[in-house]
Amino acid sequence: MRITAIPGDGIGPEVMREALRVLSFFGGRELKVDVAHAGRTAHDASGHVLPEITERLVLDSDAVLLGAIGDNRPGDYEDGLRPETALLALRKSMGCSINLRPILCTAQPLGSRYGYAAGSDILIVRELNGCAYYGRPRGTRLVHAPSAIVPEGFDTMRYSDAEVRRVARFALEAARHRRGMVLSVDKANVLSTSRLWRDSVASTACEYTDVHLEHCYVDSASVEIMTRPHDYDVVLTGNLFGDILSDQLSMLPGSLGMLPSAAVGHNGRGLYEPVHGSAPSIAGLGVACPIAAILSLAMLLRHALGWHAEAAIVDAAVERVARALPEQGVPYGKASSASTSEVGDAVMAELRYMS
Ligand SMILES: NC(=O)C1=CN([C@@H]2O[C@H](COP(=O)(O)OP(=O)(O)OC[C@H]3O[C@@H](n4cnc5c(N)ncnc54)[C@H](O)[C@@H]3O)[C@@H](O)[C@H]2O)C=CC1
Ligand SMILES: CC(C)CC(=O)C(=O)O
Ligand SMILES: [Mg+2]
Repeated sequence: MRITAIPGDGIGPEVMREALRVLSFFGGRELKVDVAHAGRTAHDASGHVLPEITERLVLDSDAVLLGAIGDNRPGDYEDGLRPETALLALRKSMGCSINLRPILCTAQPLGSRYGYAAGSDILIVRELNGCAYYGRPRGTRLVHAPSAIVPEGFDTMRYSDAEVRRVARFALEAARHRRGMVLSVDKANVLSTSRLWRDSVASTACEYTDVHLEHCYVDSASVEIMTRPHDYDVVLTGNLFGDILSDQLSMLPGSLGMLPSAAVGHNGRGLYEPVHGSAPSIAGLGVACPIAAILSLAMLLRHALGWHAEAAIVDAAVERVARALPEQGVPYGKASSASTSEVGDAVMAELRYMS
């Protein structure tokens, strides 16, 4: 089995270090880990946000573990391609069209404001290879306004029936193994893409009479799920809405720094990464929460390697650590006032204790 680890930018390498420590706990097995670069870090070293060597390693591996990619400093990027385009390209080239973002609230969510969410368990199933993030044409251009020539930006939001059916089927299957409910989130009152989305989801669901399907507009869903998280099971949505909703719902367990994700492709290969980004303002301070990265590793162990027992141990170790974290004065994104390596040390100690 081969894993490619891409630490990336900002806090990416900091949280990756802790995830790889956890992986090394299960060392001594047939596992080869290559480290590769992408994003701003890769651009500064090689002139490309996605060097060819990284692409080759990724396509040769069974799974990819990624820290975060992105940078807010101005950069002289080739063809104007920002670091984030490396991540979009990786997701596309790996065929990772389905993004699983579990929002699992333990009995004691961090942050007392959202204590009511305790015990809720939502799985966001987000389409990942389409929508406005990939649609063409896109760009900026000069247009004639009444009294001047002015710049405008434009993107294309696009979904095909087949793309929607593929992710809908995945969500409906997932619901069968959970509590049997799917909420499909769109903006069908305004967008043509969403009207097609709703029709395609509804017609796919005809084959799943045992699953209860509801539809909701994204603006309303963002409030409904936050206020009644226990009423929801699988949340099915497109690329753009899923991106926004998952950051918002990270407040239910208490921190963006705790949310893992898995992007799965048709050939079983997957990209495992925290939901959060490179958090430039805290990069280098050693305060980033590594829990999302460690839980993403657990998803990799389970889904890519089939190491179910090991994944369960990592999940349990993290849960025990999260319960014990001090939560006073914790800012948005962070899980506690503990440092990155202190959280990593605590997870390693739990792993040793439980094994
Ligand atoms: N998958 C990826 O690689 C993603 C990359 N990005 C990129 O990351 C860069 C920063 O984007 P932002 O919008 O600021 O989102 P962000 O997720 O990096 O940060 C949002 C807020 O959460 C905090 N935060 C995030 N992760 C944290 C952690 N593990 N521990 C403690 N605090 C944490 C940050 O300090 C910030 O206050 C951008 O270049 C963006 O494009 C954004 C989201 C996903
Ligand atoms: C950085 C973007 C490419 C995507 C993003 O924010 C996400 O997938 O959560
Ligand atoms: Mg995002």
